Amino acid sequence: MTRPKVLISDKMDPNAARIFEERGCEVDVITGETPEQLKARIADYDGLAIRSSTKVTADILAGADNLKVIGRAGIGVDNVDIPAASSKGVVVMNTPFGNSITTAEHAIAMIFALARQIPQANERTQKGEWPKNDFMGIEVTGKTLGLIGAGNIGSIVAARAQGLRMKVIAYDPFLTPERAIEIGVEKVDLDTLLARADFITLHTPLTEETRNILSAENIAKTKKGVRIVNCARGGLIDEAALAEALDSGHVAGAALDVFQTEPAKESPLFGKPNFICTPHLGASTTEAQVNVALQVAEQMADYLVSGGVSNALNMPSLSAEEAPKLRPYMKLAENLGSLVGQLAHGNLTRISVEREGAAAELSGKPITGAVLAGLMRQYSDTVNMVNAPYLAKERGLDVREIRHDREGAYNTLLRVTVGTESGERSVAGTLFGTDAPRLVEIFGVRIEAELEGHMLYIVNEDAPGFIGRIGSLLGEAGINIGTFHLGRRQAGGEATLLLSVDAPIPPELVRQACALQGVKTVMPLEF
Ligand SMILES: NC(=O)c1ccc[n+]([C@@H]2O[C@H](COP(=O)([O-])OP(=O)(O)OC[C@H]3O[C@@H](n4cnc5c(N)ncnc54)[C@H](O)[C@@H]3O)[C@@H](O)[C@H]2O)c1
Ligand SMILES: O=C(O)[C@H](O)COP(=O)(O)O
Repeated sequence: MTRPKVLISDKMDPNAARIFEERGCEVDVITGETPEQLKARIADYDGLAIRSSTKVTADILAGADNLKVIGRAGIGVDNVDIPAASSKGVVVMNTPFGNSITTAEHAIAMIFALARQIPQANERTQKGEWPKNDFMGIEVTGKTLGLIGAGNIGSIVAARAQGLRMKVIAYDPFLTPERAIEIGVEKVDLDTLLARADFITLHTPLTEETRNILSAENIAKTKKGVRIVNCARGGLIDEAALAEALDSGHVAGAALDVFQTEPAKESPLFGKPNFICTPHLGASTTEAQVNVALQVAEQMADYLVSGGVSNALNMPSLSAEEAPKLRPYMKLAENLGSLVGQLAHGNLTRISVEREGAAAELSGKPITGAVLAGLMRQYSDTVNMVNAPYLAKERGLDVREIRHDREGAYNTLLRVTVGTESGERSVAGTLFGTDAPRLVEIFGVRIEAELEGHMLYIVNEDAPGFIGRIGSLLGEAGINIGTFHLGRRQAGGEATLLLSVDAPIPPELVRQACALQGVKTVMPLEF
């Protein structure tokens, strides 16, 4: 078996490369390349491990023909074009907790640095000035800290600030009242936070809602003498407006770890006496870097080697224990999707995937993803279970997942039903033993077959002599029949025939089969 190849394209703790190798991956560490160099190289790799420096754009992904997973050793994935990765079928995963404590500590360090002007005092002291009378600080005890965003990092900042005897208030529309009580913060609206906070610290991702959340207008609503910290994302603060507010003295101090444009080589904030900054160092501690490197390598290797999915942003999680149980179902699901896609005439408007028996105990999303991948493989060579749900959505397909508790005739069953212009059509399949996928029903007719290779589906009038005629036709064309499956609803009605054959059926032979007496449908199938 060829070993999956992984590229580490940002500076990362060496534990990442070690774990990849131990888990059976080949690994190259090539950092500091231009986008053009990465684009030229990326086609060779199954996995790409990054931090925030590598920008994974749609242009780079266009050439990433073997790429299966992008792993972010850290939290923010705004440097990855996730929609482009999804439509390419690439899983994007991050390590959502590995650097949270470290980043929260950086925010607290910034609060103290602002309160006591440590960087400025340090610089002038080392110049030999001994400026003892120029740096009157403030205590943080008893001050109000306003958190904008009270997720993982925000809540750790809250806990540390409470230890410093600060009063913590939080604006976060997704913070439940119960969680606010649990982390000991007062949930407030944004205007209240702006009006009351002595220190404001930002801990949200950059989204359309949070971009410029500290705009000129909102900065004007803050308490005079407020101090502002941003260790989350550049773009949350209007930097020009902040510079003006620092000049006017409305904002007493600001500390930024992140900038609208990074690397920040120039900024309206640079050089202001009440402004301090660090070059995106929030996650830069030995501990955090070991954590995220180990975690990203474990997660990516899990996916590449055993199909386990954790912390993915564009597909549901799947444990490494569940992945082997799901594998035979994925094959069955993909085959059923492919069968129904090949057989259904007209535009599909909806599809449902039902799970019954043992299948009902498994995660539905990967199974549905595999059905959709099988269904859409006719339209796209690059479709897989990751991008299939996105492609289905783009096509306006209504997708439903149904889980039945009932006991059926089979220990385990998947049923796929599509809605077409001519009504609903359904196919079903099971597993023989624990891992052999079998079709058991096709459009209401019971028929047992393995879906594999070249096949021929025929519906004909159930009358004597037909099997001989189709056998002769294939024999005369030199096409050997592998397996032969028959089903019917009732004697003398319609019969369904499913043959596996050793060679593709040419269009001419399909025409000849259609012309045979009693034939209603002939469809060559490929699996
Ligand atoms: N400086 C660094 O090196 C560094 C390191 C780690 C993380 N980060 C960044 O810190 C940020 C926070 O990380 P996290 O792990 O706490 O994320 P998280 O997802 O756990 O928390 C984000 C919080 O923001 C809240 N939120 C979302 N939209 C909001 C809005 N419009 N207004 C107010 N709150 C809103 C969410 O409800 C959530 O509680 C991320 O952007 C991450 O990339 C930076
Ligand atoms: O989102 C994150 O995890 C931080 O921004 C850390 O980024 P870095 O890995 O480039 O230090």
